[in-house]
Amino acid sequence: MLRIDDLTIRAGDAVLIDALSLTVAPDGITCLIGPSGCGKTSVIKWLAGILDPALEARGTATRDGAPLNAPDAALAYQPQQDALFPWLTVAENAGLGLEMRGQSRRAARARTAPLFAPFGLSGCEDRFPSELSGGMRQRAAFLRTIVQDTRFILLDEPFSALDAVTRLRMQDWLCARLTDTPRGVLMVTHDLHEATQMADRILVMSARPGRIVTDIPLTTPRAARTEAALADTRSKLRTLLLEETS
Ligand SMILES: Nc1ncnc2c1ncn2[C@@H]1O[C@H](COP(=O)(O)OP(=O)(O)OP(=O)(O)O)[C@@H](O)[C@H]1O
Repeated sequence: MLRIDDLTIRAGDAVLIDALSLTVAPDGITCLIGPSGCGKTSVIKWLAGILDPALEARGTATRDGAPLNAPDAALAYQPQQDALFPWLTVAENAGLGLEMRGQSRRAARARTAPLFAPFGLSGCEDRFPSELSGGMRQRAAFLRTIVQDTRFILLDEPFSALDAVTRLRMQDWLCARLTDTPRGVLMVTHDLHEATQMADRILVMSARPGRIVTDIPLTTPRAARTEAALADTRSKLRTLLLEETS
């Protein structure tokens, strides 16, 4: 279990996050949604240990009951968009997270190579990111994140740059990968449809200063999440978000 208690983030006199507490289960998707600017990215960056040092953050984070000192080796962070380095090949990009964790380039290559086929990237190893479609780049970024074998993954709007069809495919694809290999995922999204299709739990943040105002478990199996089955939850979320932005 990943846990944040009483996180407050300030920018000078302005309070961005106000005594926010949340938990992330070790084997499911927890979605964090909220009005634009409420601080979703700041929470996830703080957990990842990359919050702008100009911001003042106070609060505690624990993993399995022990203090979490970010950057924590059990957490992988994937920023908004795919964030691949354009001057590296797809294989070099895919292995970068492992190299940053101390593995040699050769070991990283050996570890990532078998994953190109299941990630739909066979034959792309020596191409550059600019030669791939948006969906392929996103899969390469997921490969780089997931191959690090961390127990927890922090995803900041991972599908926001994709077109609607690729986005739906990638959502299904990621859920399937997480069913194969369960991880604890904290995912920021703006998209109610995405949150209700993918999440095991949705945490709704208030407008700035951000804190958690609602915690909604989604118990319907993903395969049974039809429009009708999700209508009430979506309507409740829409109302909450409209209230927060009014
Ligand atoms: N380095 C910074 N200095 C000052 N204010 C900042 C800084 N970084 C973020 N902010 C402010 O903190 C607030 C929260 O920003 P953050 O990006 O975390 O929100 P968000 O909910 O992820 O936004 P969005 O949904 O639009 O991506 C915003 O009002 C933003 O302007």
